[in-house]
Amino acid sequence: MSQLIKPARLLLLGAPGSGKGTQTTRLLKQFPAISSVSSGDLLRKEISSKTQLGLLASGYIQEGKLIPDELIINLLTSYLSNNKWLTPKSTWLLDGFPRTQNQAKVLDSTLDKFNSKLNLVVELNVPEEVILERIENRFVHVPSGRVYNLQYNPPKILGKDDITGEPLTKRPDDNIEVFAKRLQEYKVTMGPLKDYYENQGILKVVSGETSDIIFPKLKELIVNKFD
Ligand SMILES: Nc1nc2c(ncn2[C@@H]2O[C@H](COP(=O)(O)OP(=O)(O)O)[C@@H](O)[C@H]2O)c(=O)[nH]1
Ligand SMILES: Nc1ncnc2c1ncn2[C@@H]1O[C@H](COP(=O)(O)OP(=O)(O)O)[C@@H](O)[C@H]1O
Repeated sequence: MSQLIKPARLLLLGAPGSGKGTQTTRLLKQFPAISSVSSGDLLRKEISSKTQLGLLASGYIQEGKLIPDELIINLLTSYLSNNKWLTPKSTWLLDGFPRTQNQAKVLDSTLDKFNSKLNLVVELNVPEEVILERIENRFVHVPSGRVYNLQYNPPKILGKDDITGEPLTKRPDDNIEVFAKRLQEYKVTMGPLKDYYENQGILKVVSGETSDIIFPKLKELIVNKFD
C-alpha cells in the first residue's frame, strides 16, 4: 500500500469493458486514501432500487444509449457533495463520469468553485477485439459494484459474490448487440472529451491488452505525479 502526498483527483476513461472498474479496485487497494465512484454502479443501484431515475435510466442503458446529461450530472454532483469530495484536500477517482464534453464542462464549473478540479485524466487504451469477449464473461454484484469474469477473475463459487455470497447478475447491456451500440457511442463522445482534457494538459493514455499490463503503468503515473 502507498500513501499519496498531494491530493489526487483522477478520472478514468475507456471503452466499455476496457477495465475501468478493475483498475479502480486495484488502485484502491494500492492507495487506500482514494475514494471512488462509478456512474454505472450508481445507476445500477438506482435501477435495482426501482427509483424514478432507475426506471428512466434502465430504458437508455438497455438500448446502449447514454443517460441525458442533466440527469447524470445531477446524480453525480449530488454524490460528490453528499460524500464531501468537494474540498481541495480530498483524493478521489471518477469512473464513467464525465463521459461527454458537456458533462466535463459542467463538472469543472462545480469543482472550480471548491478549488478541486481534476488533476489527472487517464484513458485506458485496450484493443477493441479484446474487450468484446470480456463483456460476454462479465458478472457483477450490484450492491458492491464488484466485477467478475468467468475467464479472468471468476468468483470462488459460481454465481455468488466472494464477500457476501449474494447472487451475481449479468448486466442487461452486456450482450453483443447493445455492446456494439455502446462502443459506437463511446467513439463519438470520447474524442471531444479527450480534447477537452488534452487542452488542460492533464490527459495521459495507458495502453495494454490486459489489466495486468495496464495497472503498473497506471500506478507509476499516479506515484510520479502525487507521491
Ligand atoms: N480476460 C480479461 N478480462 C478482464 C481483464 N481486465 C478486466 N477483465 C474483465 O473484463 C470485464 C470488463 O472489465 P471492467 O473492469 O468491468 O471494465 P469497465 O467496463 O471499463 O469498467 C470484467 O468482467 C473484468 O473482470 C483482462 O486483463 N483480461
Ligand atoms: N456519465 C454518463 N453519462 C451518460 N450515461 C452514463 C454515464 N455513465 C454511465 N452511463 C450509462 O450507464 C451504462 C453503464 O455504464 P458503465 O457501467 O460505465 O459501463 P461501461 O464501463 O461498461 O461502459 C452506460 O452504457 C450508459 O448507458
